[in-house]
Amino acid sequence: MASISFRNVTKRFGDTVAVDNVTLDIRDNAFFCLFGPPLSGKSTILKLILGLEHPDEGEILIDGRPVTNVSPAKRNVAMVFQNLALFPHMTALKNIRFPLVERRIDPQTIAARVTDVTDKLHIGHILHKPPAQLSGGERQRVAIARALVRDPVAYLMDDPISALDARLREETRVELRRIQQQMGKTLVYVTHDQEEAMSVADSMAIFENGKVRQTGKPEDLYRHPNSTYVASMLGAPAMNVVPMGLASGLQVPNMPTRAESLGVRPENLRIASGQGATITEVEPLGGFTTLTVDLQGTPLRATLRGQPRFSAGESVALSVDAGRAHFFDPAGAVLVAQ
Ligand SMILES: Nc1ncnc2c1ncn2[C@@H]1O[C@H](COP(=O)(O)OP(=O)(O)OP(=O)(O)O)[C@@H](O)[C@H]1O
Repeated sequence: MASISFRNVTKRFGDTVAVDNVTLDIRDNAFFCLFGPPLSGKSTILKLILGLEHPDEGEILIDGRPVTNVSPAKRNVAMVFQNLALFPHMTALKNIRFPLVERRIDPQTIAARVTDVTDKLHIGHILHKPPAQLSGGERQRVAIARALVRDPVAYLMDDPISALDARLREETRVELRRIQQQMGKTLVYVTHDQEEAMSVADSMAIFENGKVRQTGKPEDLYRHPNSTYVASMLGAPAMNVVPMGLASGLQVPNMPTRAESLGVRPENLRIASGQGATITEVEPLGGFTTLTVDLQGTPLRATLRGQPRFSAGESVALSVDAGRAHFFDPAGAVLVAQ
């Protein structure tokens, strides 16, 4: 069990500031997602926790104790790397047993732990195969099993299921969530997939260029983004952000005078018969429908439940659900959410 904290941590590689003055608190037993675009510093954060990299400035604490001078082995954190790093000449079973054999754990304990973990991951039937004979999803599970079989203070996973197809990713993330809860361990999980982060995380940090832009529970970040950047990172389709010059077409009361732009989630954009905007596209997606609406040359997205009877070319009036407009200043920082 472990909480993990970063205190003003900076890590540079030459001229690149990979991690820029990051302060983070990951509580014990959390499923914590690091989320952001490529090269925003997420993997470097994991390597700093693991002890493979060292901060240039600041301090990292595990369970409240600084780990600057603690070797990776003594930190006792288990990692699943993006490239899985399975040993090709060993069977799945030997790969999974490896961290325990290396630590000279007694064979009975090894057998019990391997059975426990392989049952949880439903891979008991493939243990005799080497990695080359496994599917991508199976290899992924073997790599995850090899991390879970240890008894570390925390697990770190670097985009562990990005190589899987959409359905398998969805299944695996649900399982990971379940297993993390069963194990009762802190899991720090890197992803660049907002849906994955939103669905599994207790708490998350959103990164941009090595900086943490906002941390919190996914639903809080979704409802109360502190900036257009965070707003745009969560939700699909993304939040509509329109310049205030167009806001009068959305019938929003009490607009702050300092606002530069107004943000509306697609599910909070109301569409009714009337004038002011034109529907340009209708995408029926089964349970809901996505509409694209042209507001004076600016395309806005709206999601509606079911299959509403709107068609392309139709004139409509737009409005925003009461209390669901966001206002941003010229720098993109939130002013107030209504
Ligand atoms: N060992 C290294 N040497 C030099 N530069 C590095 C090294 N590791 C990371 N970087 C740089 O630090 C920055 C952050 O990289 P990092 O891998 O942490 O980002 P990331 O958000 O995990 O990206 P991805 O989602 O693509 O894995 C990048 O600009 C990267 O090129």
